[in-house]
Amino acid sequence: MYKQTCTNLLEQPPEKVKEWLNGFDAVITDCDGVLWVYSNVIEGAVDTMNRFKTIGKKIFFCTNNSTKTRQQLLEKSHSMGFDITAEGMISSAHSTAAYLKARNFQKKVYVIGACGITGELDAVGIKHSEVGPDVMTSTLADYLATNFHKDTDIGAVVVGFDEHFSFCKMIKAATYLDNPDCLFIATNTDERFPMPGMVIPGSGSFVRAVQTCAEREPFVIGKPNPSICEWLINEGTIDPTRTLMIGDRCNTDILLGYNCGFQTLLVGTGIHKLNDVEAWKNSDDPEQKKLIPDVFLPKLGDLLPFM
Ligand SMILES: C[C@H](OP(=O)(O)O)C(=O)O
Ligand SMILES: [Mg+2]
Repeated sequence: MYKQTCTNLLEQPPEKVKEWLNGFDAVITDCDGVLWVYSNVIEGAVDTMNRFKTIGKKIFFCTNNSTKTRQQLLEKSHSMGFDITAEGMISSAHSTAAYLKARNFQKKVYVIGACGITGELDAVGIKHSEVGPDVMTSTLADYLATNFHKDTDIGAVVVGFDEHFSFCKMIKAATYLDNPDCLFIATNTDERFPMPGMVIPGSGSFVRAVQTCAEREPFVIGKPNPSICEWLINEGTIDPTRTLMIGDRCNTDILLGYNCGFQTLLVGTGIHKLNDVEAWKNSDDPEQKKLIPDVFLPKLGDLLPFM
């Protein structure tokens, strides 16, 4: 049976919240929209995550953000005061490089993305195209004649967040993907970034654009694909039934929790809100029921008084 309820923890008596806090031994938290929004840490997030660690819970950060390497994400986290180790940091760029390494990928990657992806590919010795602007400066015919020399060593196209996304990059990606042997990998498909007051397109906007003209589906590395953190279960590091997944986006974070059998907490500091949950509760679509979190809080720091 699919979930039909979502409990707002702030409406529960303190003893119920404390009982809930004792119901898990590991916490996997999303980053953008839960811990921070861009470079702005969210109030109470540092103290809450560090308190989880102090009271003996295993903590992991799991971000779909592919713009940074795992080391850069660690530096960002430490600069904000989070007590997180390299082993606890899971990212879509690092997981993408690990996926290709595990397949013994020997060719070159055409990258639509940022230095997070190319940095992680460098770390495992996988060749790649350079990132940055690639724009049409004259006619299409001129561009194709002077700027697109098909690289026969390309064996994969990886698409992540790319602030320099362009028509030219779509041409190159789709042309490489016209070869069915060329891998099509997406770091993640988040539709937009959590940014109050404006819409910042996320990786998903670029992946769907390439997918459309390539007429192919990508393999998605990031949440909600369970493989980004299933290794924690397979290694016996976490018990899924006693693991809490915290997120701000239900079609990635909460759905990952559903896919892995985790408990789930939605916080209201990012993409999805309680009114979205109400709509899914009223829907007849079983797929939307998977997006309903177990519990909700306006922000992660609301847990502090109970810890
Ligand atoms: C927003 C998302 O990051 P996350 O919320 O997974 O940390 C992304 O960078 O597309
Ligand atoms: Mg998020």
